[in-house]
Amino acid sequence: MNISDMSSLANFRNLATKIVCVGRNYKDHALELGNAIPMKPMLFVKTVNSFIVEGEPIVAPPGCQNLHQEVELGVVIGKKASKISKSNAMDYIGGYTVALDMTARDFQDEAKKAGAPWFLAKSFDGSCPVGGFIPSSDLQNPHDVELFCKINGKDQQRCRTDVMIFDIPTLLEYTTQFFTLEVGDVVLTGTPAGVTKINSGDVIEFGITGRIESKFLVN
Ligand SMILES: O=C(O)/C=C/C(=O)CC(=O)C(=O)O
Ligand SMILES: [Mg+2]
Repeated sequence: MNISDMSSLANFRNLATKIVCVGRNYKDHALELGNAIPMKPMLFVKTVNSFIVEGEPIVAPPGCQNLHQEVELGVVIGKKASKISKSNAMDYIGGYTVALDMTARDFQDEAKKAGAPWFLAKSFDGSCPVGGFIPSSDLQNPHDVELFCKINGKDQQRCRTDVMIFDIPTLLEYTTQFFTLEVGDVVLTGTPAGVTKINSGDVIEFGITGRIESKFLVN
């Protein structure tokens, strides 16, 4: 697929081979969970089975007692990227989305204590409710948008993307030194403060102010 084929890229969920997630990329979120500010990007991965779309419910994984929402700007890759540099990293972006990095916080706390991977906490089926697609040509500056997440109509997260610790070119340069990013892959750029426990029956609305918005129900 060619990067100019934007109509195909709107189906990024069907093209993606992985979702690369950045952790602790907003200072206020790192601090709210008692973590140090990272000196370099911290990465983990979700499988494509974690994608769900509007109309599908958010479901906690078996045994989870503390499911959290994390609203995040998603970068959708438009051109295969390996070992790219910051200077031309934006050329590899086909568009943007917004997603929830659903996190079984109790599983994650257990994993952190044991020094074990976060895979179970972060990549269970349905752990990435995802919204619409904005072609890169329609969003000149992804570092100048506001992310929001409302729970049952009340603001829970609201933050501009200009306060990311590592900006998007830095994240893409760093990531692609280790992993090839394929067309349709999504890089979730981390969440701002305001993560909280999600309960059965909650309605979660999230998006980019004035651009895209999605609504999901929690089972
Ligand atoms: O270190 C922790 O306790 C938790 C970190 C995260 O879940 C990281 C993220 O996914 C994020 O910052 O978006
Ligand atoms: Mg996250």
